[in-house]
Amino acid sequence: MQPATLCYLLRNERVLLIRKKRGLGKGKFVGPGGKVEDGETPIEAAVREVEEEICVAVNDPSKVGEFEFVFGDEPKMFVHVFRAETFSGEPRETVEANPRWFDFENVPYDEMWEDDRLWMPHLFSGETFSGRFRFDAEGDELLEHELETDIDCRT
Ligand SMILES: Nc1nc2c([nH]c(=O)n2[C@H]2C[C@H](O)[C@@H](COP(=O)(O)OP(=O)(O)OP(=O)(O)O)O2)c(=O)[nH]1
Repeated sequence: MQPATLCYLLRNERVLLIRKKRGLGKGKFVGPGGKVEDGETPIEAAVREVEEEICVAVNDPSKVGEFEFVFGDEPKMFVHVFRAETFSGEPRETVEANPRWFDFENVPYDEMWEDDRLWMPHLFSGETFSGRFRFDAEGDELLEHELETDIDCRT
């Protein structure tokens, strides 16, 4: 399965999301992230993607979750999820992403992947989690899900 990352920047009860301008999930609000490249660890990939997508340098992201996404019968992505409270630089728009802060209570779930509303509250409350999400073949509709919290996230 393709390894990938998501990295959520959190500050003052707000989360930084990007409007994704290209790639899988184009047009949706997601966390900064992307595929893990050959020779990279997931944490290195998470830091690189935040820098590339919104020009922010993240210090010490901590891993908080893991997701398996299946589209139809095809395992699609294995995603390592990180959170970061310390980072430097103002988020900037790039060719890949348009960044925006949201209060935890005002996250635009209607413009996000369907699974996000199931697990983001656990991210906000500081829990760890692991999920398996099966979408239809096009990735439009969530058909099945399993979600566990309080998992061991040591890498
Ligand atoms: N929040 C959220 N993110 C998801 C879901 N499914 C899914 O693949 N993602 C994320 C994981 C990855 O960060 C990204 C998919 O990677 P991608 O192939 O689009 O990455 P990218 O456009 O940055 O491409 P690249 O630069 O790595 O080549 O989407 C989901 O259901 N919810």
